[in-house]
Amino acid sequence: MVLYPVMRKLLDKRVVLASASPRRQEILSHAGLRFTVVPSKFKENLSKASFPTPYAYAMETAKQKALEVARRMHQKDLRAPDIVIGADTIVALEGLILEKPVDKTDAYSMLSRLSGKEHSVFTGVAIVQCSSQGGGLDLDVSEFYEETRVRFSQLSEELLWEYIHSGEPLDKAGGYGIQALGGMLVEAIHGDFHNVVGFPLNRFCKKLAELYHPPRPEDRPREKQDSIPAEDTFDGLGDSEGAGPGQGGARGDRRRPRAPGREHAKDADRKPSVESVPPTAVLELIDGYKVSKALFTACKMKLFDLLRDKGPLSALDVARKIGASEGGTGQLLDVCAGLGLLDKTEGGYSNTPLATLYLLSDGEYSLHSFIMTQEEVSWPFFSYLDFAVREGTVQAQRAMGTAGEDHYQESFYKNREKKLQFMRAMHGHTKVAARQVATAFDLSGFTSACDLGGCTGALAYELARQYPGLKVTVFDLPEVIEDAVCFQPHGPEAGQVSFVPGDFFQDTLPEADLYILSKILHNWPDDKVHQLLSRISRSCKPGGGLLVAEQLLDEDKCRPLPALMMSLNMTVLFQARERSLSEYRSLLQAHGFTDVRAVRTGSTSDAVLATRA
Ligand SMILES: Cc1cn([C@H]2C[C@H](O)[C@@H](COP(=O)(O)OP(=O)(O)OP(=O)(O)O)O2)c(=O)[nH]c1=O
Repeated sequence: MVLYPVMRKLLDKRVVLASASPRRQEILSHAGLRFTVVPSKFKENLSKASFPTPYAYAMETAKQKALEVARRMHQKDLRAPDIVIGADTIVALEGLILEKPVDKTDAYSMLSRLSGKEHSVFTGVAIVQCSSQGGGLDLDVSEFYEETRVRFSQLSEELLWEYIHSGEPLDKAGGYGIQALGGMLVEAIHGDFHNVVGFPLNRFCKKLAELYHPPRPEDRPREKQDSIPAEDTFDGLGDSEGAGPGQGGARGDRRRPRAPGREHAKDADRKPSVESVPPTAVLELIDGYKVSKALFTACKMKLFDLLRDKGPLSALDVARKIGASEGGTGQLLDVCAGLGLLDKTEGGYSNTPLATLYLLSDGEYSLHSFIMTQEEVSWPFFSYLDFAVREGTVQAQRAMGTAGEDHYQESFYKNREKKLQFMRAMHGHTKVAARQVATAFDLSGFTSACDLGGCTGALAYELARQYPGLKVTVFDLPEVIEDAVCFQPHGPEAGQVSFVPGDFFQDTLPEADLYILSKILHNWPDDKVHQLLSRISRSCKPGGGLLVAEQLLDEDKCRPLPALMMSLNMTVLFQARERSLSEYRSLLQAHGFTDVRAVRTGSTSDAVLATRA
């Protein structure tokens, strides 16, 4: 009701929607807005790395879409519309920006990343008010964004491919459409539904109210056309209608695209302010260690096991059962609920599916022991990150009170319980990605494989499940092999897997068509990596394969965030690191492997396959 007068104010204005999205057209026409559609020709290729946040990128793209249309229409008619609306929708997950998939493989990679997780959908919107005076064009840009949190169910491969083959993902950010078949993938949504579909109607109406009933309209600065755009944001727009440099537009202005906020287009030279660059992202970073510690503590106290067995429970019940304070326990449980790990109802706290799948100490895909190793090992090492950075050395002495190359193994193999905890940690971390790694390539041409440092056989069993004709040897240290039996599954795949004790730096490697290095290369400094690859290269017959399972860094080494963090972890613990595909390519080529290919799984391991020349 309140908003209708605002819409009515636009009835006598020439409104243009700079978007080809049928969803945006539908949302706005249902809201009673009258407008013309002029799809933008702006190429959506701004450098994502140059933006501090995903929504900053979406807002800038929205703005450039709208500005391109405003300028093009002004050039063509010498009369720009009164208002041009641009929008851009992106999906953001763990620091990664997902736009429309380029093909079905890309859609698969996006959807499998989103599976079982919560992500954000951001739509950036730009409202450009135009006025043409004496042949010139004044542009006044207002921008905003809206965030909606969407949680996906765990998606089976079958459902995923069936959905991809429906054709729906291809023209949609993140590869899904919540308004149609994609709605079936969504477990929960927090925020404006329309925002996910491409246009945050509610915020848009509020913004219009703000613009058309402004407290001090005379305060709004206006800008002349020649201050934007930055030339490199208009690359390739040189068609006859284009408003590129030298066409009365930017006049050779070579500024980089600006890191945006909710600024006026004129503000290119203005210093960032808390309004244009809000501190949210920094505040979230500050809290990162508290979030990790809350998770570690809940796991250490086995709260998720307790709630599985006895839940739902009140804070008081939990506190009594674990012998802790009621106040502290209540706070921790509430934080876990806030993090999406627990559901809180009148009946008490209970596990969410996320906690059930990954945080129970004995679940099939349990990350509980992995989390405990983060608490017990990575946490103390990261406390000395500044020393590690300054000195460029492993801080084992400070963090663990032990020096020497083998500090990690020493700490885990010193007693059986610690060793089993470490093996469970590796097992869980490998298992959550095992199927994606095993199926990343068609490995059915191989008849024998050897997983070097294959620990509990988590990947070996999955390979055996996927390829019934494959025999897999797990080669690992004798102290690991002696307890690997604890992890043997009950299915027929157990018969395809055997265990051989040995040290891959010293002993003869078992013969195999395919060698596997899963989470091994990131453990060792470069000289050891070369030593190991050279030994494998000598054992591998021509035409044989090498499958490397590690988290791949992007070529600019700034993403994805989990790979980046794992890389830092490896540096701090071992003076080792994660690598990009081109780094793996040169490493493997240097040891006689060719045809190096990669598949990003979006999970704890990506897959790289190479062939021995
Ligand atoms: C996540 C999601 C996105 N989408 C759509 C909205 C947008 O149309 C599209 C994201 O791509 P955009 O680049 O934002 O928009 P577009 O290319 O469709 O149109 P234009 O650039 O001309 O404005 O994804 C859905 O329809 N449903 C969804 O659930």
